[in-house]
Amino acid sequence: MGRALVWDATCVDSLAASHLPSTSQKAAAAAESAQMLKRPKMFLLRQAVSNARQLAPSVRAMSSKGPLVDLTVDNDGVAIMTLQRPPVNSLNLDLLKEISKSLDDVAKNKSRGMILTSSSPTVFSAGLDIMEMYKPDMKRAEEFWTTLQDVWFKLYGSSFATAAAINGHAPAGGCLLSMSCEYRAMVGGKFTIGLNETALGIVAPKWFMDTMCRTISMRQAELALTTAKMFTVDEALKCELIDEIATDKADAINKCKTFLKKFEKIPPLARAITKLKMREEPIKNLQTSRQADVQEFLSFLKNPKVQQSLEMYIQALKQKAAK
Ligand SMILES: CCCCC/C=C\C/C=C\CC/C=C/CC(=O)SCCNC(=O)CCNC(=O)[C@H](O)C(C)(C)COP(=O)(O)OP(=O)(O)OC[C@H]1O[C@@H](n2cnc3c(N)ncnc32)[C@H](O)[C@@H]1OP(=O)(O)O
Repeated sequence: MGRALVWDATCVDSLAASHLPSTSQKAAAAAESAQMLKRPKMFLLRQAVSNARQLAPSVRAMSSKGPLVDLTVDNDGVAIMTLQRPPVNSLNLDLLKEISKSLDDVAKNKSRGMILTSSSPTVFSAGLDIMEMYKPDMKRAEEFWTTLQDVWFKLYGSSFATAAAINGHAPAGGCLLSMSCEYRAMVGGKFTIGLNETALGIVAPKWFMDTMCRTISMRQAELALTTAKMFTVDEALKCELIDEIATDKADAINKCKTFLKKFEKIPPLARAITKLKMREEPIKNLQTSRQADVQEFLSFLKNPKVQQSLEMYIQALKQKAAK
């Protein structure tokens, strides 16, 4: 209906003087070099489109409210992802699947950035749901771990900007989620944050450790990981596990928004590529060892000593909750 089918075509004169040396070495070399020359133009075009999208009216319909994750976009075009699996947002397979899907939605909708938070007034996330690891069905455990890996790839390696408004405790997997974001504002008070796996008789996977080593100093990370250190909010600020202390959840979200605003004048593609290059190494490491990591997790679950540790930990949690 009068629409151009081809909008940008280049006919290369492969016998032109400038192309003769390469064409005589390799068939179609002229076309290849013309294509290379076109790339910067396409890059700039894509960037212009992306910039235009970023400035488009900010209230967009996004994925419907899921029961375990609430995803909304505010008037500034910032996506707010709220974990809402009471009582403690422990990360079971269903919650991980919803987080994974929501991260896809944020990526598709080209939001200005995303803030991760929790609907609980006292817990950001209690980390992995221990019941997924205690006497598990192995098929489900495999899906569980693969989905957790997916969530980390999508969050740690997101091209959109991310921040965590940590409005409560963030042990283990909860700490991992927040460290996978680019910025952390945590509500002050009696909350704690850290990778406490060794206290449960388990070992944080290498990619959890890598994420921590790229957030706080290697020295602090080694001490924290081996001693199962749960940082108070003040301690977390001191060693830069968090970036700011907030007075309440609204303040934490505002602080995250202020951080995201810093990118308003930065071309999104340059920002995204820089972030991904900075994070490339741990991402590549897990990509190459992904299957081995799943197998390690599964064999770890089959270890009777690990199951015994988990059982004791669950008992202790239940006793504490009953008091
Ligand atoms: C040896 C060989 C090694 C080879 C290594 C190879 C591979 C590595 C493989 C695996 C690594 C696995 C990594 C795991 C990372 C994790 O995330 S493990 C989870 C760690 N999480 C925790 O330790 C947090 C435990 N919870 C708490 O500390 C507190 O609940 C809280 C978060 C501080 C909140 O306290 P609050 O007082 O508000 O709540 P309650 O404690 O009363 O809890 C309410 C309710 O919720 C249950 N619950 C709490 N946490 C979890 C959880 N993580 N999973 C499941 N259920 C949880 C709690 O039991 C209560 O239940 P109820 O009694 O039924 O009400």
